Amino acid sequence: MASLQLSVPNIVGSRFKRRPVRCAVERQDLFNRIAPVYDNLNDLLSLGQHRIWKRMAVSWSGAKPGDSVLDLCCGSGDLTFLMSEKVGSYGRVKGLDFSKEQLSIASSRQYFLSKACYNNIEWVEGDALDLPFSNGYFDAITMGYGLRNVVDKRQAMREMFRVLKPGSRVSILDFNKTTQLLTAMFQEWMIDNVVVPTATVYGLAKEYQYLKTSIKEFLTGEELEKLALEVGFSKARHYEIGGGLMGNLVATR
Ligand SMILES: C/C(=C\Cc1cc(O)c2ccccc2c1O)CCC[C@H](C)CCC[C@H](C)CCCC(C)C
Ligand SMILES: C[S@@+](CC[C@H](N)C(=O)[O-])C[C@H]1O[C@@H](n2cnc3c(N)ncnc32)[C@H](O)[C@@H]1O
Repeated sequence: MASLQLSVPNIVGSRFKRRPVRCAVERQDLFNRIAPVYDNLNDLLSLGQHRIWKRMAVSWSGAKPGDSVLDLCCGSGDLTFLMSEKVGSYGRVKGLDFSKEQLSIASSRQYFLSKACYNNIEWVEGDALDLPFSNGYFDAITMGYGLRNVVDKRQAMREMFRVLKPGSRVSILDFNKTTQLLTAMFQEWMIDNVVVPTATVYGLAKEYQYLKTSIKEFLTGEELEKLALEVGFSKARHYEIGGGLMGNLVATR
C-alpha cells in the first residue's frame, strides 16, 4: 500500500501543457472549495441515490478484469474506486482531475478505504481538454458529473475519443437537461428549495446555485448523442435514469 502523506497526496505531478482559461480556473477554484463537504452533501441531497447512478455508469462502461481504464474528472474518486473494483488487481485505473483538493480527498480515501485492488489506482492532476495519455490507450472511460463542468465539451469528447481503444466505450453520467416540463420543474425546485439552502449552511450557496445554470447551459440527451457521433464515435445512446433527473451517455469508438 502506497504510504500516504496527507499533506502531499500520492498524486502524479501536474501534467498541464497549457494554462486553463479564466472560466476553467473559476471552476477549478469552485471544486477546490467544495471538496471538504462534496461527498457528504451528495449523499444527503440525493438520499444516497447518486451511488446507484454511478454504479450504472461503471457497468455501462464495459470495464472488465485486467483492463486499463480512465475515470475522467474523478473528483473525490467515487467512480475511480468502482472502476478499480471492476478491473481488479491486474487492471490499471487512472483518476484524472484538475482540482488538487478533490484529488487530495480521493488519495486520502484510497488510504483509509484500503482495499487491496485500490493499489491499481494512479491519481493524475491534469486537464480533461488536453489529456496526458497516448492515442488508443484505454479499454474504457467513465466521466461522472464532469462533462457539464468542462469549458469545451466538444474538445473533451474529442480527447476521450482519441485515448480510447477502437471498439471501447465511454460512459458519461450527468444531470439530465430534460425536455419534460414537470421533471425540469421538479429538478429546479429541488435545487432552489433543498440543495442551495442546505449548501448555504456550509457557506457554499453560490457554488451550488451554479448547478442550476450549468444544467441550463448543458446539452440534451439527443444533443449529446449528436456530439459523440460528430467527433467520431460509431454509436451513441443517452439513457435517462433517476426518473429523468439524471442521464448517462454511452458511446462506442
Ligand atoms: C452526485 C451528484 C452531483 C454531483 C455534483 C455535480 C456538480 O456539477 C456540482 C457543481 C457544483 C456543486 C456541487 C456539484 C455536485 O455535487 C448528484 C446528486 C447530488 C446533488 C447535489 C443533488 C441533486 C438533487 C436532485 C436534483 C433531486 C434528487 C431527488 C431524489 C432525492 C433522488
Ligand atoms: C461534480 S465533480 C465530479 C466528481 C466525480 N466524478 C463524481 O462523480 O463525484 C466535477 C469534477 O470535474 C473536475 N473538472 C472540471 N473541469 C475539469 C477539467 N477541464 N479537467 C479536469 N478536471 C475537471 C472538477 O475539478 C471536479 O472535481
